[in-house]
Amino acid sequence: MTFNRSIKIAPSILSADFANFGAECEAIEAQGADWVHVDVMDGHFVPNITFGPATCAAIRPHIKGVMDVHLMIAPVDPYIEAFANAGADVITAHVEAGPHIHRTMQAIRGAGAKAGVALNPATPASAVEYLLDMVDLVCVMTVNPGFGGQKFIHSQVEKVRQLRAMIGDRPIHIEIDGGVDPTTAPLVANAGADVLVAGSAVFRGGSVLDPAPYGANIRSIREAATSIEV
Ligand SMILES: O=C(CO)[C@@H](O)[C@H](O)COP(=O)(O)O
Ligand SMILES: [Fe+2]
Repeated sequence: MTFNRSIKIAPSILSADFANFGAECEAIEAQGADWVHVDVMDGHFVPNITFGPATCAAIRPHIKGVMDVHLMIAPVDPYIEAFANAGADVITAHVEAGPHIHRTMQAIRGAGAKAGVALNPATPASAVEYLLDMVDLVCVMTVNPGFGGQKFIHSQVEKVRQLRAMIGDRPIHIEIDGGVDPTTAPLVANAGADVLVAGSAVFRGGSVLDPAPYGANIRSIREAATSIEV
């Protein structure tokens, strides 16, 4: 995985057909997805449960590009190696998930994956100030984590702007997660984000049997993010 600051669309399979993950991953990549975003939830750090490393390993052969694993679990450190072994390219852990996020980032890179750090909406940008020499991605949650289909929290746009200024020229992606659609994508792209996660706004209207709407949805988010000055 090389660093490239152009806009990347990362559909979240939280909005896919859970009985058909392999085919769904293939369909979204064929329809123009840049990364595949995989939401892991434990029913403890967030009030919802999804799946673990075994499911990630099972879908890995169905993803040609980047598998972007978002861990909404606490504790996180005991599971990093398992997700790296499952084939995650990027592993993102939450600042709020434990007291030793610096060690967590070291462990992710040590396991051979790119290190991502996520911030809940109430967590300030300054929480990652002393991590910038050891992360590859900062994920700004624009909803409270746990569920797809929630409303974008507009106060987070300013946080994205602050992070972009803090990051400067470092090769660090700013990822936006939650409520991304063609109306919110330009706000965060103009503030400095380059990876846009979208679940409901990508999967809406399509299926593995009729995947064309996935492509149209991805294109409208990308076009909105790249062509509109706000
Ligand atoms: O991590 C999460 C939710 O906790 C996300 O990745 C969601 O899956 C995004 O879904 P939409 O808001 O785009 O529907
Ligand atoms: Fe996510």
